[in-house]
Order: sequence, then structure tokens, then C-alpha cells
Amino acid sequence: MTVIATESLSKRFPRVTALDRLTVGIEPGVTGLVGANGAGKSTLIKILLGLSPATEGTATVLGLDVSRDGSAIRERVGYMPEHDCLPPDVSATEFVVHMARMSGLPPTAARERTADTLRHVGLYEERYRPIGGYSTGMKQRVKLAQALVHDPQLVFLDEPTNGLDPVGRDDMLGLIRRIYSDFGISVFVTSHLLGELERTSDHIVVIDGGKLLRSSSTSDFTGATTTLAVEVTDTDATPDGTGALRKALSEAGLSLQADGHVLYVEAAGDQADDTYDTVRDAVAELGLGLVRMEQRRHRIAEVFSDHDQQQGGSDAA
Ligand SMILES: Nc1ncnc2c1ncn2[C@@H]1O[C@H](COP(=O)(O)OP(=O)(O)OP(=O)(O)O)[C@@H](O)[C@H]1O
Repeated sequence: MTVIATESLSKRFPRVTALDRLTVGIEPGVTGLVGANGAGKSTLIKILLGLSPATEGTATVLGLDVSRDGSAIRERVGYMPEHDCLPPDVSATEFVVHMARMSGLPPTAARERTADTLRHVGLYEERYRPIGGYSTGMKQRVKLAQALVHDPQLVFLDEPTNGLDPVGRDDMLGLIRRIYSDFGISVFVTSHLLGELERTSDHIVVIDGGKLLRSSSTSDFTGATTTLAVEVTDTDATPDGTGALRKALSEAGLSLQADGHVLYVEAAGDQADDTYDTVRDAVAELGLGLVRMEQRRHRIAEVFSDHDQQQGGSDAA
């Protein structure tokens, strides 16, 4: 089943086109929407929630039409907004129970679901303290809890790692991953940071200036290359282990490049197994320690820079 589908979706403000004929289909799972500030991410979420009308085109969420069925969509979907929107004087429990009641849960179910959800996001101990005294990370967790409390089929998370330190970011990304793996709730999460979506999402949609740049599975983005990354330790006998290995592999006829302590060795086609053996034997012969030998993977940032270069090339032509 397609969770989200848009067809030539556009949103024009008087001075700016926030979405420009966006056509995309999203399946169940964790999907990352990546784009720079102003790319149109929040605008898309607001249209998908039925909160803001599109200028042109159509969109469905869980098979429901955004232009007609906004309230039915919002019953089935959770939303974690980007900006701080929490009342400072109430506790996490009071706030999340209130949001659960607003979503139509009866009082007892609202209390039970609130306790479960706050436990899931790691706020159980602090749940009776006023939100005003919470750290940014705790506030983000309250926003996540209120998006999950009514047991939606899908959640929209708008920049959930905003303002978090590296540890808080990792924790939040782990929580997001578990929303789908533990509860089967599909996730549509936005970020301007490529690396975090690469780790968290099954599928990635990239937009820029409201236009679709690419939509594909994360493994397609980061697909393994035919290059082998090799890193070795130095020894007393061979103080420049990388240099010695580089020389030995060149002499063995392999094509390679060095980047700091990492050697990138071409291992394409039928010769790939032989290349692995040659590297292994050379490392053993030099008496070096092998830190890693693995297929190098693309990083999403490289896919972007390739794309930029292609764009630049065609513009110039
Ligand atoms: N209500 C509005 N009126 C006029 N322009 C708007 C409005 N909302 C958004 N825009 C413009 O539409 C473009 C896309 O904004 P949007 O908030 O969707 O981007 P975003 O990708 O979510 O970025 P950010 O992460 O900075 O929020 C921006 O140029 C923004 O200034």
C-alpha cells in the first residue's frame, strides 16, 4: 500500500514557489525527506495534513484525499512540528493526556497510552515536572510523544533532531527507527542533515527549491562501489605501513589511490576475489595489522555532489 502519493503538487506563495510539480510515492517504512532550509519540507507536510491547500495537483495520505479528508487524515496521522510549541506551565503527562483526549481517546485510555508513550520516549521519570524546566532534548521527546499517543498509522516528524547535541541526536534517531520496527507505524521524517537520514531511513526523497531531485531506497543512494577501502597499522619494522602497502600493491599491478591512512583499491569484475587475496597477502608479508578491508560505500553527500556536477555540466552546455 502506498502511504503517501502526490501528483504534480505545487504550492505558490505570492513571492515564492514552495513546491513545484512534485510527484512522489511513498511506501510503508521510514522515509527521510531531505532538503536545505526553504526547500519546501514543512510546506509539503502541512499540505499532506490537510492544513494548507495546494495551488495545483493532488495528494493522498493513507489513501485519503488531502483536499477533502483533512480531519480523517489527522485522526490517523501523528505530527511533530518543527518549532517549540509546548506550554511551559503544565507537565508532560498533562499535556500528552490533553493531546490524546483531543484525538478522541476516552479518559482512561488517554492516561494509559500517555504513560506508555512517555516511557517509550524515555521521559517516564520526569513526567510530572513542568515542561518549562525541560532541556531541548526532553522537549523534543514530549513533541514526539504527543505525535504517537493516539496510535497513528503514520507520523510526520519535522526536523526532530533540531537543536540537539550529538548524543541527543543519536538517541532521537534510535527512537525514530523503533517507531517503525517496534510498532509498525510508518515515519516521514525531515532533515537538512544528510547523514542522519542515511542511518535512519529505508527510503530517501530529496527536494530542492520545491522540486523533486531524487526518490529512491537508501541502499540505492549509498550502494556499494567496486572500490575496496584498506587501512593498516604501522609497526616498528615498517613505520609507514600505508606507504609500504601502497608500494607493494602497485608493484602487484593493482590500481589504487591513497587518502590519508586509507588506501582505495579498485576491485572490479572477475578479478575482485584475486584483489582481496593480493591485499591480504601483501599485508601479511609486510607484517602489518589490518584495521579494515571493506567495500567502500557511497555516502549521500557524494551522490549530491555528483548530481550537482551533472547539473552544472548540463547548465553550462
Ligand atoms: N505562509 C507562507 N507565506 C509565504 N511564503 C512562505 C510561507 N510558508 C513558507 N513560505 C516559503 O516557502 C518556501 C519553503 O518553505 P518551507 O518552510 O516549506 O521550507 P523547509 O524546507 O521546511 O525549510 P525550513 O527547514 O527552513 O523550515 C520558503 O521560501 C518559505 O519562505
